[in-house]
Amino acid sequence: MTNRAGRTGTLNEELLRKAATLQEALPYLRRFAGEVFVIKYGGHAMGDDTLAKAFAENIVLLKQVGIHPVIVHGGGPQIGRMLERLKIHSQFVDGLRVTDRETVDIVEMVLSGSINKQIVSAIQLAGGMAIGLSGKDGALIQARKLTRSKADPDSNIERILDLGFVGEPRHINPDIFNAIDLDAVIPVIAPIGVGKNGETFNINADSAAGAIASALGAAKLIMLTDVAGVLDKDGQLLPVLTPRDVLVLRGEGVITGGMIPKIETCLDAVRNGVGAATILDGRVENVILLETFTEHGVGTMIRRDDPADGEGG
Ligand SMILES: Nc1ncnc2c1ncn2[C@@H]1O[C@H](COP(=O)(O)OP(=O)(O)O)[C@@H](O)[C@H]1O
Ligand SMILES: CC(=O)N[C@@H](CCC(=O)OP(=O)(O)O)C(=O)O
Repeated sequence: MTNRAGRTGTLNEELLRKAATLQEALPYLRRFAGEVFVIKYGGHAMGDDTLAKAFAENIVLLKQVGIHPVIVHGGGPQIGRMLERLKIHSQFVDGLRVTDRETVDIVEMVLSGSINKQIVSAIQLAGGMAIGLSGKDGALIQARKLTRSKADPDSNIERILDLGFVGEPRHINPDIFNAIDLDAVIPVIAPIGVGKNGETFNINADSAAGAIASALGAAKLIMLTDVAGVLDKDGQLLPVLTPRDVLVLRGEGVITGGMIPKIETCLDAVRNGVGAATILDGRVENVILLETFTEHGVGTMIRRDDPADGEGG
């Protein structure tokens, strides 16, 4: 007998596995229909054209099964390359780019200009309807200047570090989401904030995604990056982390650089009522589908201290 897949014999193992996968997905399809997922698409996860296409197709699939994906994107490496071409040097403090006036213009151009529109185009090509926004549009991401303090290693005195035009979300204005039809549209948001006097702020994309997830009461905050998740000192994946675990890992110097704002954001999000926050490897094709529709998920899930109340899906 030849089945419709053109194979002879009884249904082969591959087809049976596919059926089992679809069956496994069913409870999640029911559970997440109508829910908002905020997906942070990091600059390192953007990779090549094949990955970008798979990302867009995953997002459109989520939409087609009734989930409302909201994309917040980064673009750190792309900003870095543009600054290099322009011979502008930038340095980082705790994973945040110190941003002077000249740099903030480049950041805005790269994020709201080229990267935002590339993602919009990829989603359109995959059959979705995407609208590109910056945090300035509809005053979506209202921001204030972010300051950091660091203890001087010699004197142990706390010193305030000026990061320039680096902002933190002060308020997410949901008006724009009410003005667009979220049932039809997939918003793609660049992490640019607007200050009280109309100033432009460079916001870490993780923080922007977390604030938007909290404001929308998202069921999931998914962070796509370029590692399997949070790794321990031996490079092994840590599947679940609580605030206590994070404190220990930071103290041991295991969590550094760009992972710091990512983890802090995930912790804030689950404390603010987001169902689950996960850090995933965006270099793996279909990782969003694996995380959403399989029993064990992938990557690292961040949850609140009490094991009874932080668990997501
Ligand atoms: N404990 C850790 N586990 C995994 N990655 C870590 C850890 N500590 C620091 N990192 C670094 O964090 C990076 C991810 O942050 P970042 O470069 O800002 O990514 P993105 O551009 O996706 O936001 C990893 O590539 C890795 O170099
Ligand atoms: C303040 C700050 O650091 N802003 C980031 C914004 C982009 C970003 O966060 O991109 P990734 O998610 O790809 O790292 C920057 O200038 O690189």
